[in-house]
Amino acid sequence: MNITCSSPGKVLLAGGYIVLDPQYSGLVVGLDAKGFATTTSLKSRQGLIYVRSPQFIDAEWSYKVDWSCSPIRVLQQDEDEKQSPNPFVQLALFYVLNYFFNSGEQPEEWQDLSIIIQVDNSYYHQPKLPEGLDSYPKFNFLNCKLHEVKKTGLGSSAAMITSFISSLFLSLNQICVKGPASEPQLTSFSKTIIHNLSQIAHCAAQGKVGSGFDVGAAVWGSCIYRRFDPQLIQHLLVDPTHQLASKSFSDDLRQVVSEQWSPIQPFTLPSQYRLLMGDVAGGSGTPGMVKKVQKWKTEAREVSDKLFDDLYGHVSALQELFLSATGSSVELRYHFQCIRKLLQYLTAEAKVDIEPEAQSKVLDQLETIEGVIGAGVPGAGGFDAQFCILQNKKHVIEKVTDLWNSSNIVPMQVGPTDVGLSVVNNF
Ligand SMILES: Nc1ncnc2c1ncn2[C@@H]1O[C@H](COP(=O)(O)OP(=O)(O)OP(=O)(O)O)[C@@H](O)[C@H]1O
Ligand SMILES: C[C@@](O)(CCOP(=O)(O)O)CC(=O)O
Repeated sequence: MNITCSSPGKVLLAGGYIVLDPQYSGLVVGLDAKGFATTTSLKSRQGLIYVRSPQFIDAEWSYKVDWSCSPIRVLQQDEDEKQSPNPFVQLALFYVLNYFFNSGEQPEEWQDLSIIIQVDNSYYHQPKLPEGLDSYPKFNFLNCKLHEVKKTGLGSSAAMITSFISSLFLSLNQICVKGPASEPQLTSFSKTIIHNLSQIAHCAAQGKVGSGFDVGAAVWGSCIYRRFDPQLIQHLLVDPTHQLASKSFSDDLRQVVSEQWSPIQPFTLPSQYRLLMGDVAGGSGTPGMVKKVQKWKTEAREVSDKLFDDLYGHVSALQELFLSATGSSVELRYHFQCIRKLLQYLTAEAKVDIEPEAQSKVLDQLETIEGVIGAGVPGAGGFDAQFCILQNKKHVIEKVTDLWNSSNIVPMQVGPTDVGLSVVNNF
């Protein structure tokens, strides 16, 4: 058996920071830069799982399943001590195995597994193109270790963990469900379970519960995303280095992940518009920025509540216009501009570089280009990227990319996709 799944990347066009509060939602666009995972069953039955990321040096991990513990344990095998731990992979295995199996003995249907992770080139800053090549090979080998790669902020861990969990989930489904092997398929129910397992594994691996919009995009693609209640999963977040002892863990896990946690509304970016992403390559520290904004929010409750409500007024107006696909470019422009002004105000009040001056300078010029609908810093903002929504016309696209090139901003080879988590046939 051999099953490949793919997940899109993400850009939070509007709703950064407020989307951390479930009373607000964010406007998320799924991107056609994808993460892929392929699970293959092996003939051996030693309770072993081998994971590889061939784009990187030393990116191989082996695990041994300890069925006797409750919850079941996934132990990294590390004879030559060359493998640095990968909590995102290890916890993905932990949660999916504890969803499918109860502790005790190795299931008679168990087959050892090999899982390969591959991620599109757009997620990583690529080295200089070798002479004679006009494009990189797919899943270009980066000749560095995983932790050394420079990322472009498209949500690689969310796309990786979601495609990984989905490929593993569908494979175990096939192994466990007796009878003739059926074509793996993602039903609405299985997507919900995979989404929830991916959110829990991602939060446990990150050691924090963000809004989860990146995993939301990895499953649903472009959507109006509303955060789930973090209290739902707190008791299920485990530390991979500490063995939890709980007889009811698997039952608790199955019960929590079998529910729809929050309303998610998929949408399609109207075809008359184009989304362009510019790589500023400055990087930004999202967790630190979030902490500073949340500190300001507690210290300036009245001002911040009004600011967040005003922001959400424009974000939800944009959501309605995109959902109904009826919005005029004048209305869209107005709301995008208001969101920028409010983010500039938040930048000044919270003293966090959400829209730094260097970014504002270019964004202001973008907004003067005939045909540009909206521009801004996505997600937490900072120095790593810009987005631009524009009319899907060649001369407008050229004007935007010319301005970015002249401002040392690299137009990214990435665009919106409506397709979320998928099974990839003939990969
Ligand atoms: N291709 C991969 N193969 C295996 N593990 C990966 C891969 N990409 C990410 N991970 C795991 O996820 C962890 C966090 O990854 P990363 O820092 O790229 O997340 P991120 O915040 O989603 O990045 P970005 O949004 O900038 O793409 C890594 O340290 C690694 O453990
Ligand atoms: C600031 C925040 O709202 C968005 C972060 O987006 P990004 O990681 O900068 O793409 C944090 C979150 O939603 O988890």
